[in-house]
Amino acid sequence: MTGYSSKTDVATANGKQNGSGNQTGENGTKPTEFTPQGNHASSENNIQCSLTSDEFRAVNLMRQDMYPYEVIQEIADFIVKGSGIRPKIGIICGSGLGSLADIIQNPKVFDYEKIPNFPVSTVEGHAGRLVVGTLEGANVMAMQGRFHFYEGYPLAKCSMPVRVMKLCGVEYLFATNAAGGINPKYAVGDIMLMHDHVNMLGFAGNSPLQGPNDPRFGPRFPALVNSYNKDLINKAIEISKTMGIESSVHVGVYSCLGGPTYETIAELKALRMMGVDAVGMSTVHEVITARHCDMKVFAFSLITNKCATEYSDKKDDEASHDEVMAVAKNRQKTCCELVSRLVAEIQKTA
Ligand SMILES: O=P(O)(O)O[C@H]1O[C@H](CO)[C@@H](O)[C@H]1O
Ligand SMILES: Nc1nc2[nH]cnc2c(=O)[nH]1
Repeated sequence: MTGYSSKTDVATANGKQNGSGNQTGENGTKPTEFTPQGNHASSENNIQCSLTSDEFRAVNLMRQDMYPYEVIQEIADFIVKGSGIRPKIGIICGSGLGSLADIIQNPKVFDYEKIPNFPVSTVEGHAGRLVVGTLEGANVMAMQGRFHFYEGYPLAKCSMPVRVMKLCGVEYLFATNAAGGINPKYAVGDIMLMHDHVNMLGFAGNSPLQGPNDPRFGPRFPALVNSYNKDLINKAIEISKTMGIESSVHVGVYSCLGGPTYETIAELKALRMMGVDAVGMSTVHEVITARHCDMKVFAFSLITNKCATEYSDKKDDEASHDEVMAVAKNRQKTCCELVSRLVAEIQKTA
């Protein structure tokens, strides 16, 4: 996809929206006609506007942030009918943690492209498949690939699949992610059980719940204290002891930034001062959406890199997605075991 669609976008891209240059039109921009097929070029402004009508529709679809209840219900029906399963537990696989879905038995796999009204995954390490089946005797569905704000999706769209899970029958959300460790006690490969979050995108006025509220999902003003289920955290701690990994398992606070850039040292210092232990670019909006519709939430971060909070010339301080993926691959067995055992615990008490 190339180019952009509106005259406002054109002006912004040329840095001329404030009246410099030869402009006309009500907002000080030179109206530029959109031609759906082929390239439109204005030599005067050196504008290239090359969206085909299919691309134009694709951009609009990507930006779509309203999913009426009935549309979510249709997607849920498609999955429940197609799999013959009503899942109780929903799992979101973090970057490089797609193998959490590979341990599902009798899997029925849906490529995101084949699910009506579903977005597509665009990030390496997020395969873009929904896997429905059983794990430790429990009916589960897992997203092998989540949607991030930086991909261009509005937050409501990023977390729309959580509502799909809800209408499929899911009661428990397991959200996993790869994250940078800010707490100096955390080492690469450690696991942080999330017990709270700092919603930086929320601080900036963005929320997956923005817009009209549908009370069939939940209340207009949901409370978020106790969002992370204490019982599940305690169970996970007990499980980590039986696995012999308790020294590398922590309980901490996660923060989601918009990405796709990793943080500056000054930002990391600020986050640490705010009590943040690990930072990523996901999960928080999914948790908000899940709590809004009263799902029980368990979430953990795999610490894939250590975040520097002091200036240095060390190249090691620079995070990279390759490193994130490599660490996730190394630790996927441990993460799978933790998830399986926690599912087994839930199933025991069902
Ligand atoms: O949060 P998940 O999807 O695990 O992925 C994390 O890793 C990617 C950056 O390496 C970002 O997408 C960040 O959010
Ligand atoms: N924002 C952010 N996301 C990550 N995902 C994995 N590591 C990181 C990190 O250091 N920062």
